[in-house]
Amino acid sequence: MAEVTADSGKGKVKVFDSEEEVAVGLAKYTADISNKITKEKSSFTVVLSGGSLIHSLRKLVEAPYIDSIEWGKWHVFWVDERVVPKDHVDSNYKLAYDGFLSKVPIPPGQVYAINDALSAEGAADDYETCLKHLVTNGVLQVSAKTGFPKFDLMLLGMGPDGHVASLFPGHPLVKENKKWVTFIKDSPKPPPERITFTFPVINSSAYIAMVVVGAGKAPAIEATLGKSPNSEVLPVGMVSPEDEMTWFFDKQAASKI
Ligand SMILES: O=C(O)[C@H](O)[C@@H](O)[C@H](O)[C@H](O)COP(=O)(O)O
Repeated sequence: MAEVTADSGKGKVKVFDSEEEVAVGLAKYTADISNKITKEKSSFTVVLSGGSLIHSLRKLVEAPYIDSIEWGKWHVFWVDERVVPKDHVDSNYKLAYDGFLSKVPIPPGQVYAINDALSAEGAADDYETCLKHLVTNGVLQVSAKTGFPKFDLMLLGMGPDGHVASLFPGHPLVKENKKWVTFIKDSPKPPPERITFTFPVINSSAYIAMVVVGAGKAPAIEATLGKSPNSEVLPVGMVSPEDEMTWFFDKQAASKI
């Protein structure tokens, strides 16, 4: 497998020959972090995005990775979710359940889907309250530096416009710095109503993997990690976790850096 790892100043950059190899690299990385954290703690808090990331996680539910992981300690969250019923084709929960969660023995009570009976605003408040309870009962830690929750690992994707979670370029939500979870009713990517973690929460996490494949995403990666980065910082360029950032690219996504 051809994998090149470099340090970009904005984190480790791993470039693979193909998406297939990205998926293998991501499985190895995720299993390694899971094993490191579950040796140290009784809970491992993992945040998923929607989109193509879930497909890229497919190797984690295959041998040898699936058998090496202490799934009973996993607690699973979403960095963003569309405000639709959980069985709707647009639901990030459904996407993750069908492609990943249904294949591994994570206790159902440790999978934190949104309350799909509520409005966008209500679902965001409800999710923030859920996170606060998990801080109180010790499942979720708080960053000593920021006071925001500190998730162990976020597995994120990026849109071709450089958005992450449901934080879109030029949208005021990018600047939200008080709430843990907020909502958007005018998302440029359909469907329009979503809830999303805010940047202070994203950036308080320990580890972030940013998984980006395909030529359509090369311009946003060039603008963020290229030799002369754009003066307009895209949301993806604002991602900066407390411990370690790792970028996973196929050759196409990395073709302009
Ligand atoms: O709910 C969502 O829309 C996602 O969570 C979103 O933030 C996604 O991760 C990016 O848009 C990348 O999606 P793709 O990898 O499918 O382009």
